[in-house]
Amino acid sequence: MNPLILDGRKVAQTVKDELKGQIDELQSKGITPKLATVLVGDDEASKTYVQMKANTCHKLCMASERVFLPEETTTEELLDVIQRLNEDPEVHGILLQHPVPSHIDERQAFDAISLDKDVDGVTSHGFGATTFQLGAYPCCTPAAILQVIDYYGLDVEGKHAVVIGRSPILGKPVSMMLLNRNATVTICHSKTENLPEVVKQADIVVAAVGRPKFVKGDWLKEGAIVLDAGYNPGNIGDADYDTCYAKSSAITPVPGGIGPVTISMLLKHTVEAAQKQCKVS
Ligand SMILES: Nc1nc2c(c(=O)[nH]1)N[C@@H](CN(C=O)c1ccc(C(=O)N[C@@H](CCC(=O)O)C(=O)O)cc1)CN2
Repeated sequence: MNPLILDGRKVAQTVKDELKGQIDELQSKGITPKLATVLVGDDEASKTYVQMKANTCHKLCMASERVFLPEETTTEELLDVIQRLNEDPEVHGILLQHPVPSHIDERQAFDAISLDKDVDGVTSHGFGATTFQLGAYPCCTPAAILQVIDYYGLDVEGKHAVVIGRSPILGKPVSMMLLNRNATVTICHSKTENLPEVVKQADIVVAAVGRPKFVKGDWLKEGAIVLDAGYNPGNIGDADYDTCYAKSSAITPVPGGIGPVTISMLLKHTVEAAQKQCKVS
């Protein structure tokens, strides 16, 4: 039987439709939820992603501020920009686009974002609070994966989820979030031995490795669910779609899967941040 195609554009639209009423309510009180994005350097894909975020804000009548900093920006200069945004009462959410140039201390920069404006869930504090379910905003791609799971009513409890990748904004947080949903979670990475054999045991595979078409269909157990969080150049996912399609019971495409939901979750968190900061429930 053909797998269920998990349509991220449809899920994203549902999230955005739900936001409209909340944005209208804020605006009736003179508040426009505002997201600030910070991009350091000239990476073309990153430019596209911050543009997509600004466009989506615009479509939802939210405000956005885009800060572009040159490649040679120092960590200290970036920290000053983040501090300015932390102190700006009109900015409700801050997103520092990953990756930053290698001479910048990305962890220090992420951690400079104040927790109440960390709508991208990238601070160490946010990660800890997400892990312990203390109400922080989770990272947006992991939140998108959970949103797709919930939209389609996929069963997670007691299932074996194999997460391939351990990055701070994807593999690690999604593993904690699946664990919090009572999945049995295995985290795989570049040093994992016999990766195809580990993946073979998975009911749910999260491909978050950053390598195009890395996960092959013959690694999968028949009927596994494939959630592809890859965003490689050319809009190619981390799963080899055609071979995984043939083995899975449900699969996210790239494009049109987790990516669009990621942006809608960012805006959802920004609206929630505006509600909290302005004390509007
Ligand atoms: N600070 C962050 N940096 C990065 C994140 C993040 O969540 N926070 N994620 C990725 C890139 N990313 C958002 O920043 C992102 C990538 C891809 C998509 C997306 O919707 N892709 C589309 C295809 C692209 C297109 O339509 O042109 C899709 O999959 O359908 C959204 C967000 C790295 N950095």
